[in-house]
Amino acid sequence: MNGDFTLGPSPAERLNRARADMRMGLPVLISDHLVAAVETLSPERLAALRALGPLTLCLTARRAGTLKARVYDADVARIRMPDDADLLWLRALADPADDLRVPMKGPLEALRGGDADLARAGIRLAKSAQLLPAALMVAAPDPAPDGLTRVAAREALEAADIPQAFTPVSAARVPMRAAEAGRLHIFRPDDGAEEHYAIEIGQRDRSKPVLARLHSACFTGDVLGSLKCDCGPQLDAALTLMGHEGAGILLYLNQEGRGIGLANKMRAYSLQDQGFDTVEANHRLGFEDDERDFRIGAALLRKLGFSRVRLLTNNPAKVAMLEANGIAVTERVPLKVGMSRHNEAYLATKAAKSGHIL
Ligand SMILES: Nc1nc2c(ncn2[C@@H]2O[C@H](COP(=O)(O)OP(=O)(O)OP(=O)(O)O)[C@@H](O)[C@H]2O)c(=O)[nH]1
Ligand SMILES: [Zn+2]
Repeated sequence: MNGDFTLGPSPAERLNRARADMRMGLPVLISDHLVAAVETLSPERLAALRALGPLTLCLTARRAGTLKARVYDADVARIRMPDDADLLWLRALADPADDLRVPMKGPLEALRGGDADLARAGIRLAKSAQLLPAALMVAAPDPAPDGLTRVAAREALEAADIPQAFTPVSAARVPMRAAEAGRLHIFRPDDGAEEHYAIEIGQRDRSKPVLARLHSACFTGDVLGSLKCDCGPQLDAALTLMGHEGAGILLYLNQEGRGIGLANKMRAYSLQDQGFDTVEANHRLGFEDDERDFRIGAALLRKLGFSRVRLLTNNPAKVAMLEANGIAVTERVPLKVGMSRHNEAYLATKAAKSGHIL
C-alpha cells in the first residue's frame, strides 16, 4: 500500500467507491465534472444536475451506432441533452428495450472537441458497476459539492490496464458428485471488486500439465439449467472429467454475462427475443461482445502455483490470453456438450462471430 494513503482511500479504493455511488444513483466527481449513471439517476438528482449547467449524455460508439448518432471520438459519443428533454428521453437513449417500437429518437446533436476522456471514464465506471453504459455529465461548480467521491479521469481509464492482485481468503474441502476430493478456494481482489473461486480436484502431480477450465459465471445455465447456452453441461462435464482424471483445477470467475452482469444479460436476452443474435444484442446495449478481463484467470492460476495447463475450452481467445499472461497451454481440450435446439443459433453465432470452434 502506498504510504500516502495509509488512512485515506487509495485511487483503486476511490474507484471502487465511485462504482458503488453510481449504483446508488449518486453522481461522482470525475476530474472537474459531475458524472452520474443514467440507469440509476432519479428525477430529483437530474433536476439538481440540470441547475448546474448544460448537460451532456455520454454513450459508447456501439450504442450511438444503433441510434444513428454521430461519433467524433472513436469509442464514445457525447450528445447534448436538450433543455426540454426529461429522464424518459435519457433512459430511451441508454436502454435499447424500446428501440424497435420507437425507432426515431432524434434529432441528436453530437458534440465534438474538448476532452472525451471524461466521457470515456464515466462510461468505464458505469460498465464496471454493471449498469447500462450511459452517463450524464455536467461541469462541477467551484467549489465542488462536499461528500462526493472524487476520481481523476486518468485513474478511471488506467484502472483497466492494471492487473488486479488477489488475496486467498479461505479454502475448505468440498466433496462433490463429480469428485469427492474437491477443495474450494476463495480469492478476493485487492481493490474490493468481485470475488472469484477456484475448485481444485484431487492430488497435484507437478510433473505434468494440469487439466484446467476457466468457467465464467452463468446463473441461468449453471443454476437454472437454462437451455439457451451450454454453460451448465460444460460445468458438469469439466468437473466430471477432472474427477475421472483424479486431478484438475476449475476457476469459477464471477464475470456473469461475459462481464456485463446478470441484469444486462437479461436485457440482452430480451433483445434476442426480438430477433437479434447474442453479439448484436450486446452491441445494441452499448457493450462489446465480450467485456471479460481474461487476465484474472492467469493471475489466479499463477497464485495457485499452476504454470502449465491442458485447457478445456472451445474458445481460442482463452488459450491466447493465458499464453500471453505467462501460463503455458500445452493442449486445448474441446468441451462440446449440452447442444440443444434452443442454443443451436447461439453456438453458431459464437462460431461465426467470436471465433469459437464448433
Ligand atoms: N452477454 C451475454 N452473455 C452470455 C450470453 N449467453 C451466455 N452468456 C455468458 O457467456 C459466458 C460463457 O461464455 P462462453 O462464450 O459460453 O464460453 P467461453 O467461456 O468464452 O468459451 P468456452 O471455454 O468454449 O466455453 C458466461 O458468463 C455466460 O453468462 C448472452 O447471450 N449474452
Ligand atoms: Zn450460459
